[in-house]
Amino acid sequence: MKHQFVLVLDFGGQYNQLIARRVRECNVYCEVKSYQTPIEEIRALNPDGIIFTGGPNSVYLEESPRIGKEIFELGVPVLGICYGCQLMAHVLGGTVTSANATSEYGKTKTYFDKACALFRKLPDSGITWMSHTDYINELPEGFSVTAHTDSCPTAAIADPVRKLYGLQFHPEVLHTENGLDMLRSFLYEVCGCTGDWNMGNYAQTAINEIREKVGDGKVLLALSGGVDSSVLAALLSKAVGKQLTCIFVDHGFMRKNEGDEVEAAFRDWDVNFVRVNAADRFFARLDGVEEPEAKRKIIGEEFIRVFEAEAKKIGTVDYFAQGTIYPDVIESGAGDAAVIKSHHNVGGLPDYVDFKEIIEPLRLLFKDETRRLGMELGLPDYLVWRQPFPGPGLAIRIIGQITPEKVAILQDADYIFREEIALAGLDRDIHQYFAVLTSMRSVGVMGDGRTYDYTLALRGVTTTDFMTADFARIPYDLLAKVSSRIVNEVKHINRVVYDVTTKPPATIEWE
Ligand SMILES: Nc1ncnc2c1ncn2[C@@H]1O[C@H](COP(=O)(O)OP(=O)(O)OP(=O)(O)O)[C@@H](O)[C@H]1O
Ligand SMILES: O=c1[nH]c(=O)c2[nH+]cn([C@@H]3O[C@H](COP(=O)(O)O)[C@@H](O)[C@H]3O)c2[nH]1
Ligand SMILES: NC(=O)CC[C@H](N)C(=O)O
Ligand SMILES: [Mg+2]
Repeated sequence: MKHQFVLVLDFGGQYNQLIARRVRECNVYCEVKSYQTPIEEIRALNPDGIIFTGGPNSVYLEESPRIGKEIFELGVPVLGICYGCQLMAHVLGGTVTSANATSEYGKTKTYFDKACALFRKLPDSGITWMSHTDYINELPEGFSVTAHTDSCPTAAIADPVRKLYGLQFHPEVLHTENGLDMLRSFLYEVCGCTGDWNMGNYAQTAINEIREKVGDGKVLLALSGGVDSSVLAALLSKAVGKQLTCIFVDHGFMRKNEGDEVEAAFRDWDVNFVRVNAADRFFARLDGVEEPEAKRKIIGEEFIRVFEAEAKKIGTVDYFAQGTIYPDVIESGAGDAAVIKSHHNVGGLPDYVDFKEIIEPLRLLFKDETRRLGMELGLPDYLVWRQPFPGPGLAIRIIGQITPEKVAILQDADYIFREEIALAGLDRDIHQYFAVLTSMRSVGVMGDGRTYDYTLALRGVTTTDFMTADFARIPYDLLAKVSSRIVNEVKHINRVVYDVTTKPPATIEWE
């Protein structure tokens, strides 16, 4: 079945996938494509609506991303956001200028014209999220102003006859009160969408696409037992059945008992499952390596080499699948975004990979969307709601050099922390929690004697999308119990600290 479809054209903004995700939240199928997509291709896609994203540039500068006038002549409604709004005004004959007096960053009180389709259901004014210096100081013909703030006279514009709308603020971020309502009004009232898309459709569409691509070829899935790859295992097994082989790599940096637990969980599934014990080769390659990005790249490459070796045992395997989701992609520096860290499955992949194609059907989803898909596919709760565990495992939770001894220390300490969180019934409220071996040593006193041993850091965060996070307010008494148990039960740890930084400016993992 063909769904209604909204196209997001990407002008380099930070929140582009967030726009797509909000549209999908409104039950309208949506994809993001570059602003350079040729107009013939856009016409062929036959979208019900088009959204232009924000972007770091200024439309009046020669080198800024542009778009031809024809897009406004397709008869398809267009919503421009921030740079997208300015661009629409500029292309259609208005003027955009820069003025420090009108620059706005952050939460801004905004007054709405309730005659405008986007604001009809809203109060007269509300908070919106602004991030701009440029503003529209002359409107193109046919447009009128539909919102303003105390410093910006053109916070929203519209030409309802041509169904062209522009917002200077960002409706897609949660700081904009009623932002989702504005998007919904654009989709439902302006574009005429009816909300014919949901996770069930997504699963079915993905299954059909996978079948079509793979034919009777073989697929190898990198399966960690984590949420993303387990959801993908369910999806792929529905799509291609026994043409799928799941490979779980135990690289020696799993949590305590985890290798056996994953094996036990998947042995009972009706899929081909292989566990590879590869600790020796991972330890050998990481010997003496301290720098986090170097570690990540080595692990990313070693993973692939193990998968290639396993593929040879099966015969010709054309397709390699992994549970990459959107935050993995964006942090590894997708498009024009900065590299924060090379996730082993994206930026950490080696240049040469011995498979015809890598397939990543979850690449556009956020974590909570992946979980919804998992529920849709009937995955058991304990798999859908597992806390995420990074592919490189404890290797990026031991700062600097990794040794088998350090791994054992961290496994024991992390186990105690997780056990106590679960006993306190907090395992669903804290979205990710773990221990980090800092490799820093300090002086302590135990049994009247001096110790000089490792400091362990505990980290617990709350988040929905793992792109931003707050530190979890774990009760002091619980921290006291965990700390006391760890120092008493785990040799070589004499100090425990709790990490109280948010993301940003920190990240969730320490490396
Ligand atoms: N030990 C492993 N063995 C095989 N594949 C792995 C392993 N660790 C990670 N991968 C692959 O790398 C991908 C990305 O890892 P990531 O940790 O982000 O996802 P996940 O483990 O599936 O889910 P979660 O985020 O819940 O841990 C996985 O989806 C999987 O395809
Ligand atoms: O599979 C993965 N491979 C990686 O290389 C990787 N690095 C971070 N993470 C996980 O991503 C989320 C965000 O983590 P950061 O705030 O540390 O970037 C958190 O959930 C992290 O655990 C990874 N997952
Ligand atoms: N966030 C944006 O899209 C900013 C657009 C433009 N660079 C401005 O400062 O107004
Ligand atoms: Mg994982």
